[in-house]
Amino acid sequence: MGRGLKGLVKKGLGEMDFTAGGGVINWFPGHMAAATRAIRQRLKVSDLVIEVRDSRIPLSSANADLQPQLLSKRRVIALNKKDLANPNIMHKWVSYFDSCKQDCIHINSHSKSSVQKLLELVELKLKEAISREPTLLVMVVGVPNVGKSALINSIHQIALSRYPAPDKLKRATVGPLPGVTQDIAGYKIAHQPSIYVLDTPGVLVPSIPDIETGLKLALAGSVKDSVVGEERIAQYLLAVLNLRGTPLRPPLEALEQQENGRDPV
Ligand SMILES: Nc1nc2c(ncn2[C@@H]2O[C@H](COP(=O)(O)OP(=O)(O)OP(=O)(O)O)[C@@H](O)[C@H]2O)c(=O)[nH]1
Repeated sequence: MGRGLKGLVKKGLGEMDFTAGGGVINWFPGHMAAATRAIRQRLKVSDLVIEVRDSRIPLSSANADLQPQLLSKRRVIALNKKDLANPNIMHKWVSYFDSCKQDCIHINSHSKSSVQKLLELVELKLKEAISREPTLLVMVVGVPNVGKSALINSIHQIALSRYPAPDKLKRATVGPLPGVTQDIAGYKIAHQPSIYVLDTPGVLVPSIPDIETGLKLALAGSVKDSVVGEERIAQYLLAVLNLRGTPLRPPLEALEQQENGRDPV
């Protein structure tokens, strides 16, 4: 985000007295604490993590609390919803993650070919482990609404097309795993060795670090609008659109063309 927008947001939102504690949003639905604990346990036994983030907000859609643990794992960051992201900016994020020595790939979870490319990267990263281990676990993690279920569904479709019936794998249960009491549901995407992809619920951090991150997460649908406030979201969105010069209505010329019975060009 440009400096201008940062200033605008600060000016506009700084006066809003967002929280007494300096802008930190303290918000955490109870079920997420339990889910986060379960994810931490499962991360210990996973061989690779696909961390799904939103292509439009690749930093704000990271779960900061899980980052230390994720950093110590084989990880691929899947920047999802690339069809909604600005194509002129996407390559900059790839360069950014490259400079952090972090594998990342932009995907559209609804596109099988896009998800296929992600799986190729996953299998490449697992290459060394593949020769040693009989079973490998790949976990999909991410904040709410980034598209984990959509991704898992596409993975399932790809898995089904890889296996001839009746070896097609339905939703499989893997476990119990050490230290994990619940079974883990997942899909098998390969055998010899068996590779299972495991789904997890979307979890966020107990405290969203600042108002702007909260606003971005709300706009991306990862937190409820009411957490940050509808009015603030509208103001922020308008500030972003104004600053970028995004037209809120079609240019006059296009309207005139439509009136004359022609498609706007
Ligand atoms: N345009 C677009 N929409 C997507 C994509 N992936 C997911 N979606 C949509 O985003 C919304 C949320 O997707 P889900 O797969 O339910 O997200 P989730 O991460 O599983 O959400 P939680 O279960 O809340 O953690 C749905 O409306 C999906 O159709 C994508 O690549 N592009």
